[in-house]
Amino acid sequence: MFQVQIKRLPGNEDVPLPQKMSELASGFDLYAAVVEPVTLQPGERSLIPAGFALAMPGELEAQIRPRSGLAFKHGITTLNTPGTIDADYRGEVKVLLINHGREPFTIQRNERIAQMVFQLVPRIELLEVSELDDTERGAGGFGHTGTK
Ligand SMILES: O=c1ccn([C@H]2C[C@H](O)[C@@H](COP(=O)(O)OP(=O)(O)OP(=O)(O)O)O2)c(=O)[nH]1
Ligand SMILES: [Mg+2]
Repeated sequence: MFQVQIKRLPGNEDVPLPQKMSELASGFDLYAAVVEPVTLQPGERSLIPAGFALAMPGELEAQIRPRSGLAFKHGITTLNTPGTIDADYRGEVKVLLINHGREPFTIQRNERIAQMVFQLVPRIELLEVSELDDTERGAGGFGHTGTK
Protein backbone atom coordinates (compact mmCIF):
# COMPACT_ATOMS: atom_id res chain seq x y z
CA MET A 1 0.00 0.00 0.00
CA PHE A 2 1.39 3.40 -1.02
CA GLN A 3 0.35 6.68 0.49
CA VAL A 4 -0.22 9.55 -1.90
CA GLN A 5 -0.79 13.03 -0.55
CA ILE A 6 -3.60 15.00 -2.09
CA LYS A 7 -4.24 18.70 -1.65
CA ARG A 8 -7.55 20.24 -2.55
CA LEU A 9 -6.92 23.55 -4.29
CA PRO A 10 -8.68 26.70 -3.07
CA GLY A 11 -12.22 27.20 -4.31
CA ASN A 12 -12.84 23.49 -4.79
CA GLU A 13 -14.27 22.56 -1.41
CA ASP A 14 -17.40 21.25 -3.14
CA VAL A 15 -15.52 19.12 -5.67
CA PRO A 16 -15.26 15.48 -4.57
CA LEU A 17 -11.73 14.12 -4.26
CA PRO A 18 -10.90 11.34 -6.74
CA GLN A 19 -12.91 8.28 -5.91
CA LYS A 20 -12.87 4.57 -6.63
CA MET A 21 -16.37 3.67 -7.67
CA SER A 22 -16.01 0.00 -6.76
CA GLU A 23 -13.84 -1.82 -4.28
CA LEU A 24 -11.29 -3.12 -6.79
CA ALA A 25 -11.52 -0.39 -9.42
CA SER A 26 -8.14 0.36 -11.03
CA GLY A 27 -8.81 4.03 -11.33
CA PHE A 28 -9.95 6.89 -9.16
CA ASP A 29 -12.60 8.82 -11.02
CA LEU A 30 -11.79 12.51 -11.48
CA TYR A 31 -14.35 15.29 -11.12
CA ALA A 32 -14.43 18.39 -13.28
CA ALA A 33 -13.52 21.49 -11.27
CA VAL A 34 -14.70 23.88 -13.97
CA VAL A 35 -16.22 27.08 -12.56
CA GLU A 36 -18.73 27.34 -15.40
CA PRO A 37 -19.93 24.52 -17.66
CA VAL A 38 -17.62 24.00 -20.64
CA THR A 39 -19.10 23.03 -24.01
CA LEU A 40 -16.88 21.13 -26.41
CA GLN A 41 -17.95 21.38 -30.02
CA PRO A 42 -17.18 18.37 -32.25
CA GLY A 43 -13.42 18.23 -32.72
CA GLU A 44 -12.78 20.76 -29.93
CA ARG A 45 -10.47 20.16 -26.98
CA SER A 46 -10.16 21.77 -23.57
CA LEU A 47 -7.93 21.44 -20.51
CA ILE A 48 -10.25 20.72 -17.60
CA PRO A 49 -8.99 21.35 -14.05
CA ALA A 50 -9.47 18.55 -11.52
CA GLY A 51 -9.21 20.78 -8.43
CA PHE A 52 -6.31 19.08 -6.64
CA ALA A 53 -2.56 18.52 -6.60
CA LEU A 54 -0.58 15.42 -5.58
CA ALA A 55 2.65 14.33 -3.95
CA MET A 56 3.35 10.65 -4.54
CA PRO A 57 6.33 8.43 -3.76
CA GLY A 58 9.09 8.64 -6.39
CA GLU A 59 8.48 5.14 -7.72
CA LEU A 60 4.95 6.00 -8.83
CA GLU A 61 3.34 7.90 -11.67
CA ALA A 62 -0.34 8.57 -12.26
CA GLN A 63 -1.99 8.02 -15.62
CA ILE A 64 -5.05 9.97 -16.70
CA ARG A 65 -7.25 7.72 -18.76
CA PRO A 66 -10.62 8.19 -20.46
CA ARG A 67 -13.87 6.83 -19.09
CA SER A 68 -15.21 4.29 -21.57
CA GLY A 69 -18.82 5.33 -20.97
CA LEU A 70 -18.16 8.92 -22.05
CA ALA A 71 -16.15 7.67 -25.02
CA PHE A 72 -18.82 5.19 -26.12
CA LYS A 73 -21.86 7.39 -25.56
CA HIS A 74 -20.48 10.81 -26.51
CA GLY A 75 -17.06 10.40 -28.18
CA ILE A 76 -15.40 12.20 -25.26
CA THR A 77 -11.87 11.01 -24.54
CA THR A 78 -8.51 12.24 -23.33
CA LEU A 79 -6.37 13.52 -26.20
CA ASN A 80 -2.99 12.61 -24.65
CA THR A 81 -3.94 9.10 -23.61
CA PRO A 82 -2.75 8.14 -21.13
CA GLY A 83 -1.88 11.48 -19.59
CA THR A 84 1.24 11.36 -17.45
CA ILE A 85 1.40 12.86 -13.96
CA ASP A 86 5.05 12.87 -12.88
CA ALA A 87 5.84 12.11 -9.25
CA ASP A 88 7.50 15.53 -8.90
CA TYR A 89 4.58 17.51 -10.36
CA ARG A 90 2.96 19.73 -7.76
CA GLY A 91 0.62 21.70 -10.00
CA GLU A 92 -3.07 21.12 -10.46
CA VAL A 93 -3.94 17.85 -12.15
CA LYS A 94 -5.73 18.62 -15.41
CA VAL A 95 -7.54 16.52 -17.96
CA LEU A 96 -7.19 17.22 -21.67
CA LEU A 97 -10.56 16.25 -23.10
CA ILE A 98 -11.49 16.16 -26.78
CA ASN A 99 -14.86 15.70 -28.38
CA HIS A 100 -14.60 13.07 -31.12
CA GLY A 101 -18.39 12.83 -31.28
CA ARG A 102 -20.79 14.50 -33.69
CA GLU A 103 -22.70 16.55 -31.10
CA PRO A 104 -21.58 19.32 -28.74
CA PHE A 105 -20.91 17.98 -25.24
CA THR A 106 -21.13 20.07 -22.07
CA ILE A 107 -18.96 19.33 -19.04
CA GLN A 108 -20.61 20.36 -15.79
CA ARG A 109 -18.84 21.11 -12.54
CA ASN A 110 -18.39 17.95 -10.44
CA GLU A 111 -19.07 15.65 -13.38
CA ARG A 112 -16.82 12.57 -13.57
CA ILE A 113 -14.67 13.11 -16.65
CA ALA A 114 -11.74 10.69 -16.52
CA GLN A 115 -9.92 8.30 -14.23
CA MET A 116 -6.51 8.27 -12.61
CA VAL A 117 -4.53 5.04 -12.36
CA PHE A 118 -1.32 4.85 -10.32
CA GLN A 119 1.53 2.78 -11.72
CA LEU A 120 4.94 1.69 -10.55
CA VAL A 121 7.75 3.18 -12.62
CA PRO A 122 10.99 1.19 -12.51
CA ARG A 123 14.13 3.25 -12.18
CA ILE A 124 16.01 2.92 -15.45
CA GLU A 125 19.49 3.93 -16.47
CA LEU A 126 20.02 4.17 -20.25
CA LEU A 127 23.32 2.65 -21.26
CA GLU A 128 24.65 3.63 -24.70
CA VAL A 129 26.28 0.74 -26.65
CA SER A 130 27.52 0.29 -30.25
CA GLU A 131 25.90 -3.13 -30.88
CA LEU A 132 22.72 -4.81 -29.62
CA ASP A 133 22.27 -8.59 -29.27
CA ASP A 134 20.50 -10.59 -32.05
CA THR A 135 16.93 -11.84 -31.69
CA GLU A 136 14.58 -13.87 -33.89
CA ARG A 137 12.41 -10.80 -34.47
CA GLY A 138 15.31 -8.58 -35.27
CA ALA A 139 14.09 -5.32 -36.77
CA GLY A 140 10.71 -6.78 -37.87
CA GLY A 141 7.73 -4.90 -36.59
CA PHE A 142 4.61 -3.00 -37.55
CA GLY A 143 2.73 -6.14 -38.58
CA HIS A 144 5.54 -8.18 -40.10
CA THR A 145 4.18 -11.37 -38.45
CA GLY A 146 0.96 -10.99 -40.49
CA THR A 147 -2.38 -9.39 -39.80
CA LYS A 148 -4.60 -12.47 -39.18
O1 LIG B 1 -3.01 14.84 -18.70
C1 LIG B 1 -2.12 15.46 -18.09
C2 LIG B 1 -0.79 15.42 -18.48
C3 LIG B 1 0.14 16.16 -17.76
N1 LIG B 1 -0.24 16.89 -16.68
C4 LIG B 1 0.77 17.61 -15.88
C5 LIG B 1 1.46 16.66 -14.94
C6 LIG B 1 2.74 16.31 -15.63
O2 LIG B 1 3.73 15.95 -14.70
C7 LIG B 1 3.04 17.60 -16.38
C8 LIG B 1 3.86 17.42 -17.61
O3 LIG B 1 3.21 16.52 -18.46
P1 LIG B 1 3.94 15.94 -19.75
O4 LIG B 1 5.33 15.50 -19.41
O5 LIG B 1 3.02 14.96 -20.37
O6 LIG B 1 3.94 17.22 -20.69
P2 LIG B 1 5.13 17.94 -21.46
O7 LIG B 1 4.53 18.53 -22.66
O8 LIG B 1 6.30 17.02 -21.64
O9 LIG B 1 5.45 19.11 -20.44
P3 LIG B 1 6.73 19.30 -19.49
O10 LIG B 1 7.78 19.88 -20.38
O11 LIG B 1 6.24 20.23 -18.43
O12 LIG B 1 7.11 17.95 -18.95
O13 LIG B 1 1.76 18.14 -16.73
C9 LIG B 1 -1.57 16.92 -16.28
O14 LIG B 1 -1.95 17.56 -15.30
N2 LIG B 1 -2.47 16.21 -17.00
MG1 LIG C 1 7.30 16.09 -19.99
